[in-house]
Amino acid sequence: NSKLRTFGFDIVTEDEKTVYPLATETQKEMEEWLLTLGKAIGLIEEEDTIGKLKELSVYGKDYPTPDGTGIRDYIHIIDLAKGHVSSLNLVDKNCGLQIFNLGAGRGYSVLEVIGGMRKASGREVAYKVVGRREGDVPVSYSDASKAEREMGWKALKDIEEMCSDAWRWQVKNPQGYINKK
Ligand SMILES: O=c1ccn([C@@H]2O[C@H](COP(=O)(O)OP(=O)(O)O[C@H]3O[C@H](CO)[C@@H](O)[C@H](O)[C@H]3O)[C@@H](O)[C@H]2O)c(=O)[nH]1
Repeated sequence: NSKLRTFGFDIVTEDEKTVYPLATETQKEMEEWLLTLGKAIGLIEEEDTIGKLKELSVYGKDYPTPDGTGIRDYIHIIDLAKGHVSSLNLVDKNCGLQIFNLGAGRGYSVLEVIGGMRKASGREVAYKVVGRREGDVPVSYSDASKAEREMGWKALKDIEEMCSDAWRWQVKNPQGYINKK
């Protein structure tokens, strides 16, 4: 899709056997991807992220949502991993091509996530409301009922646990994924 691939390129493995297409809709998104990718493969040094940012930018508080900020379907990484295991069990039963949404099935606003992180860290989370980010939709959450019906999978962990586990991981790994001595 040429529209989707406005900003895109292919990542080819060393043996040139596998090609991963990487595409985004905006240049900003592409820059974020490249930064993440660069850090993951060790090309770019991961910075100590705790305490570096003066404040978080909240992208818009004038959306048609209860507190005016964007709503997204956040999911705990453990729930997501279990969802993948459930899907592999289904593959073992020769289920053919199946598509499942793996999500909490509900949304949390940006301010709810900030509140969750404040509670988890015991610190104030400084933020400033700025303009809307181009391309953002007000609300996005999944209908994961098919996964529950057909794989018996359901996201169990709430925002409190997502934030406390994310915070603990961040404190233990201030350099991100790269394990420096
Ligand atoms: O510094 C920030 C970062 C994000 N947000 C808001 O937080 C929410 C979540 O943002 P983000 O984590 O960027 O997720 P999405 O907007 O849901 O987009 C991600 O998830 C989509 C669905 O998987 C993908 O299409 C996108 O590429 C990917 O960036 C949105 O309301 C943003 O406006 C802020 O207010 N400040």
